[in-house]
Amino acid sequence: MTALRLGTRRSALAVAQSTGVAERLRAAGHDVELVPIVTEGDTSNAPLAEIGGTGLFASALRAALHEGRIDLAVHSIKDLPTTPEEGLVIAAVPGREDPRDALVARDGLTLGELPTGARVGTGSPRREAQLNALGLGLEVVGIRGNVDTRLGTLARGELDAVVLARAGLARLGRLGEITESLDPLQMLPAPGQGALAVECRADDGPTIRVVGELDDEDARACVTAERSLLAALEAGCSAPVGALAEVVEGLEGPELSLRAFVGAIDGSVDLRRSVTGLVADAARLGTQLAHRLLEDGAADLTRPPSAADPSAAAVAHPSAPHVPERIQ
Ligand SMILES: NCc1[nH]cc(CCC(=O)O)c1CC(=O)O
Repeated sequence: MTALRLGTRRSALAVAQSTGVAERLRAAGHDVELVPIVTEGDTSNAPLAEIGGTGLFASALRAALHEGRIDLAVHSIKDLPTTPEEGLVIAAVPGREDPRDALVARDGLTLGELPTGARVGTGSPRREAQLNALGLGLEVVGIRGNVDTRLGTLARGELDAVVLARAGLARLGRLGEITESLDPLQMLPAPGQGALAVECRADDGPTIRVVGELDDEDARACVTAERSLLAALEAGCSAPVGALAEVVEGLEGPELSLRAFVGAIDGSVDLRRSVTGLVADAARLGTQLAHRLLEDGAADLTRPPSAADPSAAAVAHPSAPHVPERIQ
């Protein structure tokens, strides 16, 4: 059999992810060749929302798949839009890394030890909203770029701390720099964080079967729940939405527990809700939790004002003063 062509972006994180998947396929006896693909997300430092937002990293890989230049592509699921891509399938969601966010702070400090006014770097509205909701008086500073660039701002003394996905640091062998893995009670990760998607052409049965060997049932169920929540919220890519599903041992066997956060960037609204149910109902649980959040006001927080129905806007703020809310 000819080698499977695995398309990868050139960033250190993408190469680490792709290499990991290639190694697992080789260990199962398959021949795999890495094919470098350049995307606009890798070459521009403009804010993500400006250059196309979610899906930007995926689009060049997807074009290569559609054109038959490659047979499979590895994506960070959190960078994939929730709408399925016509003609392609996610043939595997491999075992997930620890999905938590991680703090890398100067002098080994934890979040609670950072002084008031400490400068914490993140480019993520979700992280910004949750940091602000903690009420620690931290100053959130927008940063972008790859993991190396973001850690560099700390090394150069421009910031006191940065928040990153633990999974990215794990894949780059930099877990040692973490000063605190953030508890999801404080910081819910992005839907899909820490999980990969291996995508193939829908009509390529042989590759789908080979890649399918890497699929992890629990990881797929958790990601399905988190992404169905995100889809049902109809949130834009820059919306402050966190979600984490876990398969836990319930009284009558395994259960899926799903927690979610929707908030205001400035921390003045902090909606947290959760649901548990059957693992087999993952998609439905996500939708159900999204509807509960929407009933409780999430639409105002996640949808860009232009998308809102103006007649709905009139009833969107029934009680005049903006009451800060904190629900655990
Ligand atoms: N937004 C970029 C991105 N996409 C995936 C990861 C890390 C790996 C993952 O979450 O699967 C990162 C870096 C980060 O958020 O710190």
